[in-house]
Amino acid sequence: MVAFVSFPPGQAPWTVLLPLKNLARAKSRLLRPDRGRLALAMALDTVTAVLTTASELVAVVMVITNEPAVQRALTPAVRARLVVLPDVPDEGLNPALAHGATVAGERWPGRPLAALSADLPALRTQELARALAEAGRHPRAVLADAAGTGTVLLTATAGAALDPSFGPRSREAHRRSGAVDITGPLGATVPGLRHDVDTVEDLDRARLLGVGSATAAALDGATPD
Ligand SMILES: Nc1nc2c(ncn2[C@@H]2O[C@H](COP(=O)(O)OP(=O)(O)OP(=O)(O)O)[C@@H](O)[C@H]2O)c(=O)[nH]1
Ligand SMILES: C=C(OP(=O)(O)O)C(=O)O
Repeated sequence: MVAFVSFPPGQAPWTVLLPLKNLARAKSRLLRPDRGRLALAMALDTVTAVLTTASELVAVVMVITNEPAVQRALTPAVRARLVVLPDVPDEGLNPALAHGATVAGERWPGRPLAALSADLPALRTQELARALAEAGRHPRAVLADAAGTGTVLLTATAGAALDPSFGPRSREAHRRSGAVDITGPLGATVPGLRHDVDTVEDLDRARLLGVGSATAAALDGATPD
């Protein structure tokens, strides 16, 4: 079920695309035995932060995944407020996002699109709001991860194609394909948004920033390393 909200004319609330890999394959660089459980917990915290973002900014949240545990992990209240789209291509992150962008464009034409990593356990609602406000000023925009080479947020407005090129050095790839780099103006003000978690070191840094309740619970329940 999708929650439809009406917005004043002239406002352009976002469709947020959140890709999530199958948990058995997810977070291969996170060298912990519980990495699948953590990947799901981090995705739940990312979803919670996105759903808490003011409804004048985010209209639709679409999780693109083939992972069956996602449906089970979402409470009915949360499930009612987002769309889970099967990752039909099942060919990797960029095809999953391109598929999500196509479906979102058909279902909700004219809405700006934001592709966000689902491994942002320290994401704060206000950070996403700030980033979307800045991104909305450009046809396409990219926000770099904390390392400075990757991408945590890629956006497309005004009918522009999302054209995702995630992967190694994706910040540069997105800039080369015309996305405006909004990392400069925002940079230091959105640390949780920029801290995607791939490794145990990333996880430690996210914990210092403060992770959401699902990730905190998963870590609390974990056997010490
Ligand atoms: N739907 C979907 N999402 C993906 C796919 N590959 C990666 N993602 C998601 O894209 C986001 C960024 O992915 P990566 O940082 O590369 O994470 P990962 O693939 O889980 O981790 P590694 O195995 O370490 O590369 C995360 O939210 C992933 O769950 C895919 O093939 N399909
Ligand atoms: C997929 C990306 O990141 P990661 O380093 O998290 O795999 C990316 O930054 O494009």
